[in-house]
Amino acid sequence: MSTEPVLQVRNLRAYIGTPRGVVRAVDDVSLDLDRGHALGVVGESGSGKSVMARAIMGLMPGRSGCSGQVLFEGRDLLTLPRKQRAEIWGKHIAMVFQDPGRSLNPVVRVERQLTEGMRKHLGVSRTEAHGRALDLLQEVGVPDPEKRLRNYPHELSGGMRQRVMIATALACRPTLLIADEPTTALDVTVQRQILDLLRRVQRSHGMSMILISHDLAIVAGRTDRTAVMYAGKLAESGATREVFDAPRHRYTHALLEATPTIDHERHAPMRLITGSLPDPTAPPPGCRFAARCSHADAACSDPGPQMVSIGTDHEVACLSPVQTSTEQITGGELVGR
Ligand SMILES: Nc1ncnc2c1ncn2[C@@H]1O[C@H](COP(=O)(O)OP(=O)(O)OP(=O)(O)O)[C@@H](O)[C@H]1O
Repeated sequence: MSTEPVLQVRNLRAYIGTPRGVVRAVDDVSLDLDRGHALGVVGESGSGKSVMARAIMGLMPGRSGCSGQVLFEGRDLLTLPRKQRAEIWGKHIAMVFQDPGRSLNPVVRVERQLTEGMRKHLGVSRTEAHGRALDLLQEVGVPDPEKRLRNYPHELSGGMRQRVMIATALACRPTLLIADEPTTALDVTVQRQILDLLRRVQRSHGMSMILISHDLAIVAGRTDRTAVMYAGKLAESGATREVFDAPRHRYTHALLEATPTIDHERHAPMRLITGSLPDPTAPPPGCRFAARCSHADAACSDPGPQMVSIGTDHEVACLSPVQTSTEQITGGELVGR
């Protein structure tokens, strides 16, 4: 099996034309996702996470412009002919949204929603598709699957609909699953069950996954790597444990301090990040977090930081990164600065 990352995003820009100007929703983002790995994408509301997911899927609205590369198994989804892209979306890349209403058709029974993709993309018979649909519902924890197959979406609870949506996304055994705030509409207990289910199936299917959330607690423990977005740019990325245990970007650090659900002595007491995201139609030059950062100086805006390696499997775009305890003791130099 190839060791090349399953997804390589290179200098991705997604700009959206609006009456008040061009929103630079995603601005020069590069990242890799390895085969069989889960990547968490976190950041405040409005930081560009969903637009990035939509740009990767080729689901951007008409007036927006995307540039850069989105290499899925080596093929650039931004330039691939429409027919080939459609084949990849249905079969190899699937998406789970916050709201099952966006991907489940209210007037179509669960069985047809689950089997349509399999029959179209995998060419399986009606009987085989029925058997697979039963297995899938069982796998995602839907009780009495034979009965549920005959239901319409509105006859199921919110949690069950979300499970059916996950089963539908898994139906063609995709290589990559993109889950955008998949549990926001659900109560906390069901949220946890669905998130744990996603991580379990991601591992058991050997699938790659992008899990998007504004809540760091959701991606902690359920992803291998984490990328932190701020105002359309990546602030930091690395192994999830490292990003959470030793955040280096001032924004990541502040986000962790503002996240009460992560039980971490070092980050207590909880503090709010004052200020707000910059205007996305006219972002400041250099570091976009500078106006809210107590460590910022003139160099942060002129020309500002690039993503640099700051340790094994850890990158940060900050000119004044949080020091690790070893650096504080030895006065250690940062790699790449
Ligand atoms: N269809 C659209 N038209 C105009 N602007 C948009 C559109 N979709 C997103 N934006 C803008 O793009 C920027 C990034 O939005 P995006 O939805 O990606 O943020 P997010 O990090 O996913 O936030 P949330 O967690 O609230 O979904 C924001 O400034 C948003 O207002």
